[in-house]
Order: sequence, then structure tokens, then C-alpha cells
Amino acid sequence: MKKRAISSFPTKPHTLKATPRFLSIKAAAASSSSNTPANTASKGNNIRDEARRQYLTNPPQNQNFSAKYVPFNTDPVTNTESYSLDEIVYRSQSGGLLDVQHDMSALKAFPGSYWRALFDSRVGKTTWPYGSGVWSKKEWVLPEISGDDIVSAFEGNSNLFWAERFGKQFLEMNDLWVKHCGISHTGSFKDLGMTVLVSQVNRLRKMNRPVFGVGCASTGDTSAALSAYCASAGIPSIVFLPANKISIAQLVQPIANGAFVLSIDTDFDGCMQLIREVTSELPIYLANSLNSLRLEGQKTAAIEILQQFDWEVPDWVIVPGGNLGNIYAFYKGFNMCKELGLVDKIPRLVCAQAANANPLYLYYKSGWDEFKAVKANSTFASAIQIGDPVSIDRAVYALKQSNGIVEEATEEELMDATAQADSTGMFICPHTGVALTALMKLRKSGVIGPTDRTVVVSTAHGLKFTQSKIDYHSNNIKEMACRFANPPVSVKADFGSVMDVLKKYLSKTPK
Ligand SMILES: Cc1ncc(COP(=O)(O)O)c(C=O)c1O
Ligand SMILES: N[C@@H](CCOP(=O)(O)O)C(=O)O
Repeated sequence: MKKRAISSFPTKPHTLKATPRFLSIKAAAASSSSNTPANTASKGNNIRDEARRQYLTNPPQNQNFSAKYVPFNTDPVTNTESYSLDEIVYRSQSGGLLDVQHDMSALKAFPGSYWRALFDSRVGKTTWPYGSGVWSKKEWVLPEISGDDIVSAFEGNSNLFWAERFGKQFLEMNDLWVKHCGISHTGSFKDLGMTVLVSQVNRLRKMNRPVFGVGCASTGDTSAALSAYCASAGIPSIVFLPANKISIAQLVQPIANGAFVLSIDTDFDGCMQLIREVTSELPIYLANSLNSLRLEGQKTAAIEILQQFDWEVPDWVIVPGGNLGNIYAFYKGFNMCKELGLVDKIPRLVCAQAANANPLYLYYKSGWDEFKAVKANSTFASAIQIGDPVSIDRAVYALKQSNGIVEEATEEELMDATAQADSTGMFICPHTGVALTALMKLRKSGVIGPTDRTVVVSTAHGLKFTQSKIDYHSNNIKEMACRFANPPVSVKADFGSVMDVLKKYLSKTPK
């Protein structure tokens, strides 16, 4: 494989010239300071040019970072199978999952305090590519990719907010937080993984690897992210969607971004099966989370949570699960921080599933006895209507390693929780409603205590799922009480009628 000679990041490992003890983050911070849009524009450069110039004048010292694919969760002594990230491979020789393995000894040459300070120094800047919450952790994501190949919308750095009223009113909790991964370029956490995958595809195409385009099966969010990042890089994207099973807002995203959209008369699991077959025949690169590259980006949300708590570790993190890549990504992010000395423990993880699509929950309840895929039934949490998750083994590993729990939410529970959260000022997606239901159940049973610091991961923006909210607030859902519905009141356009309605409202509303 040929490596580019000039880039804004090392494509070739640098030799160690000084011991890490003598290193500071000053060089990294210095390389960001003059790289503001105003400065670069006045020099006639763009931020990518500026990053390249900075690299040439001030190349990072003592960095020897690399990563490769290895079979997931196998003993490296007995199984030495591995692949370069520049190879197109999704499965191990035995047909199992792959994982991206970083050279941990190279990363460990730097103390946890170095990484904490480096990551902190990059927040809130527009330096290419570190202005992204994902690429601000580049050394832990794709250490060898050139900044020239990165495709980024400065994703990540998402809001982690204190859910004060929801916590106090509904759960008697005072330390409840929501990590809003849906406040993002295409409105879901998928952007975190897609920037990594599409950047690597960009690199492969420049290396003349046989990649015509990138394809995915999707319940809506993966396809939105894939099509946006591909469009930004000028790479064709092909998306397989289960017909009539995703929201209009999600469907219009790949259409608007110029993807080749196939609406297929099957469910997500059927689409997933088809895209796997198609990508093994055609030069279409697979973008679902079966491809372990995606999880390298998604894991940065976990690192961000620690960073946002000033490197204090929360007690619990609750993640809604469907194809089950994300729960492992969170585990991996937390665990890397522990292994590399940024923190001394990891949180307990909870994976929350819709009861209508709950294969992981059933497996957990069986005492991890036997996994059985299910036929996923229709759920308002449509993005997790998945019965045969590709990352089941990753999820089980993450849950076992983190002393984790799996919970489920019925349709009524998840819609009520969504409405309750919205009534406290949120505007969450139904999947976040699934996670909040899990929290409510675990609070009720006392597993999660009133003072436990708990983070609920909100995976998509509520604006993608307005139809479910309209149905709920219009009391228009069969066999659902819609206890927290707040329908609009129709009133005649005259002063007296409006006053009557308002007086009635004021007399009923507690002061
Ligand atoms: C909004 C939303 N939440 C949660 C999930 C579940 O993530 P994962 O498939 O990684 O379990 C998905 C996709 O599956 C999603 O689109
Ligand atoms: N919710 C996902 C389902 C596919 O998950 P992936 O992480 O494997 O791509 C979607 O939005 O398509």
C-alpha cells in the first residue's frame, strides 16, 4: 500500500524522540490557535490548507499510533488474524464480527492526564478536523488517516443537559442527565459513526480501491447520515429502506441528499440481509454497524460524557438498542478511557428495547442461555424495530463487562414516557422514550437510586418523529389511553369564547 507523503496528519508512524513525560499538549493547542476561519481566510487558505501547513511546520512528535481489524473477542495469542483498515472486510475468517483494535501500548506511552488535556484543548474550536467531537479524538479513532481525506460536519460535542424537572417530578432524582446525540447534523447519533466510515471510504477511493459507492439497510437514521456524508464528499450512496416503516422526515433525508433510494417490501431485517448479499457481489461498501469502523466514531460519545463531567464517571448510562452496535460503542469508549488512565472505572450500562422488538431482552431474561432472533413487530420506536441484530455478540459482551442490565418498554409505556419528558421541556424521539421507561422501571425497583448520577442517551431528534406525537396528543392510538395527551382546543374567533376557555383553563391549572 502506498502512503501519501504530505498530509495534515501522519500516515507514517513518527519515531519516538522524547519520552512522553516531557511532552505537553502545548504543541497541539498551538497548532489550533492560529487556525481560526478569520485567520485562514485572511491568508487566502481554508482550514484544511491551514491544518496541512501546521502539520508541516509543526509535525506531531513521538506519535506511533495505529489500528487494525481483528476478530471480535478472541484470544490474540491463539488467533493472530488481522487486517489493515485499508482492506475491505466486514467479517472474520470464521464468519464472526470484527473489531478495530488500537495499538494500546503506543497510546499508553502517554499518561491519562495527557489525553484528558489534549481532548479538552480541542473543544469549541474550528481547527480542522478537531472541531469535530469525533476527530478531536482522532488518535483513538482512525490515527492513520490524513486530514485531507476526512469528511466531517463537525459532528459530536453534543449537549449533555441536566434533566432537572423530569428527574425531580417523575423519578425523585436530582442527578439525571440527557446526552442529546440527536442534536447533530442529520439529527441522530449515526453522524458520529458515519463521518469515520465515509472518511475511510474517501481514502480508499483515492487509493483506487474498488469502491463505487456506499450502501446500507436502514430504519431511517443510518440512511440519513450516510447520504449526507456521501453527498458532502461526492460519493454515491445507495440505501435500502423497509417500505412504509420509517418516518416521512427520515425518508426525505436521503432523497434530498441525492441517494439512490430503494423502498423494499420487507422489514429492516430483510433489508439488512439483502444489503449484505449485495455488498458481497458489487463494489458497494457496507455502511451498517456490522462494519466495525462505524463504532469507532460512535464510541466518542462516551468519551464526551466523561469529558463533560470533568472526567467524573456517572453511575449509569442508558442506551436504546436495535441493531446493537451503539451499546458496544459506549462500552468501548468508556473502557478505553479506563484502560488509558483517564478514569478509574466505567459506568453500569443499561440497554433498553421496545417490547415489540426485544430479542436482546429475551436473551438477557433467559440468563444468556440461548439467543433467538424474533420477528419485530411494529413500534412507535420505529428505528429500533429490529428482530435479528447484527451486533448481538458485541452487546452481550458490553453488558457482561459493565455489569449491565436489559429492560424493555411497551408501546404505551414508551409513548407515555415520551409525553412526560416533553411536558418538562424536552422534545424527545420515541427511542429515548424507551430508555426513559427503562429508567423509570429501574428507579421503581430501587436498582437505580435517587442520588445515582444517571445519563440517558437520546439517540435522535424528536422532530424526526412528529407523527407519533401528533397521534398521541390527538388521542388517536388504538388501545392506548394517551394519559398525558395535550390536544389543542378549538375555539371560535371571538373575545367572549376565548375568555371562557381561558378562565376554565386558569381555574383548573395549579398555581
Ligand atoms: C434513533 C435510534 N435510536 C437507537 C438506535 C439503536 O442503535 P443500535 O442499532 O446501535 O442499537 C437506532 C438505530 O438502530 C436509532 O436510529
Ligand atoms: N436504526 C438504524 C438501524 C441500522 O443500524 P446500524 O447502526 O447497523 O446502521 C438505522 O437508522 O438505520
